[in-house]
Amino acid sequence: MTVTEEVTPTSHYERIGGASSVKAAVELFYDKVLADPELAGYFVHVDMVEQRRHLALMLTVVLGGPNEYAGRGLAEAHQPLGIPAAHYAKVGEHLAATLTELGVPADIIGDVRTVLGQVQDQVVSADAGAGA
Ligand code: HEM
Repeated sequence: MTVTEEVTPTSHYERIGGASSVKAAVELFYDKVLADPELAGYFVHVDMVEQRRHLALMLTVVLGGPNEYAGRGLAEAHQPLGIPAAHYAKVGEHLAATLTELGVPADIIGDVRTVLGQVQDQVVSADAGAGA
């Protein structure tokens, strides 16, 4: 083992099994988000491939995996959608429930919640009101 390997913490993304585990989580997360009548509407005009891509990118980013996404920034992509804080929180709960169901360790889920808190201001619309 090299010094680098000793001091470089394994990312959550690697700990849960990398891309194949993220793919499995995406399937479950996708079902939950689209089955939620308050959230499904955001994705009506987004095609299936793009929806899954969105969820995979979102999961990878919050799990500290490689950020291979080279598109628009989070704020640019989400501010026009007018997402209120309440809807953001619901997506976060679906994500936490997905990871719990898949047996992801609690410390990882705790860190996912922390990241969700950190990027909230970029995704939630400043003018979406208190969020109903
Ligand atoms: C941490 C939270 C989130 C992350 C990291 C994230 C990430 C992303 C990324 C990378 C894209 C692609 C942007 C592009 O292709 O230009 C995207 C698009 C999108 N996101 Fe999110 N997202 C998050 C939360 C949400 C929430 C809470 C909703 C809805 C309630 C949402 C709905 C959408 C929709 C509808 C699009 C497509 C927008 C379009 O094509 O114009 N996202 N998101």
